[in-house]
Amino acid sequence: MNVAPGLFISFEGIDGAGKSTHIAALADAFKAQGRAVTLSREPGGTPLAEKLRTLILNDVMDPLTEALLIFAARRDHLTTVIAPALARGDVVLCDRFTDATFAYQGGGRGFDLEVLSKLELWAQAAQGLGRDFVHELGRKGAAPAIVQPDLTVWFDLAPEEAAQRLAGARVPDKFEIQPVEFFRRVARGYADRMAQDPARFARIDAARARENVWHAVYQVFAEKGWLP
Ligand SMILES: Nc1ncnc2c1ncn2[C@@H]1O[C@H](COP(=O)(O)OP(=O)(O)OP(=O)(O)O)[C@@H](O)[C@H]1O
Ligand SMILES: Cc1cn([C@H]2C[C@H](O)[C@@H](COP(=O)(O)O)O2)c(=O)[nH]c1=O
Repeated sequence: MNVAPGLFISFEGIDGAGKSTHIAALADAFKAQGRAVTLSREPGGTPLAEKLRTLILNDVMDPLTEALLIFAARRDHLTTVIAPALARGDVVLCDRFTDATFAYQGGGRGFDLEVLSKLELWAQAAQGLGRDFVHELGRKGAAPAIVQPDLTVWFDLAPEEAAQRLAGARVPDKFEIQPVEFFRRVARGYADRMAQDPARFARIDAARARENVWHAVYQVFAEKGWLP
């Protein structure tokens, strides 16, 4: 049995909010404590889910098709990467997870939140993820019916500033070309998700200089006793 239980941490925010900048540094900080780290992202994280990512980020499709592909990619990611890593006792650092679906598809696109909630129940059902994984979940308390991150770090940044940070940085995908108003709705989607489960979230004011954001992020992990 692993000494420390697995930790599942997701990072969220609108495009350009600064998540990726800090995830690699957190991975190093956990490794320095002797923890095994699994770094991943959504949509993606497995060969199948990365193929779906290419479709999701580039092809025009109706909102239900988009939601179904996102949750299909998530189930594959969960069964083949996340659950086995947590069962081994790894720290899983995931660039986006289901809150992004509620924020982008629910908030940004205005897709039916009840349908998303049903898909969440199906795709993230702990049942079927293996005995080792369920045992590992149980070490942290009563095993929940669905898998959710232990902590979600939300990088909150005004859409205008995020757009400025991304300007000219890379070829924009189908989401990144959306107008500022889309990202305002995405941000409201994140705020609504946080209001529904505040204990799971840490909101970071991402408008500050990089080192100040890093300090705030690190502080969250230190306060939980996960980093010194
Ligand atoms: N605090 C900061 N101040 C100014 N620029 C920043 C800050 N943090 C990150 N950046 C820059 O902003 C851009 C976007 O950062 P990053 O790629 O980390 O965002 P992201 O949230 O991962 O975006 P995406 O989800 O779209 O990949 C990068 O060019 C990065 O160097
Ligand atoms: C998980 C997830 C992601 N998206 C969107 C959000 C971003 O625009 C892209 C992913 O790009 P990144 O550079 O890796 O951040 O996909 C979404 O719309 N719904 C989701 O569930």
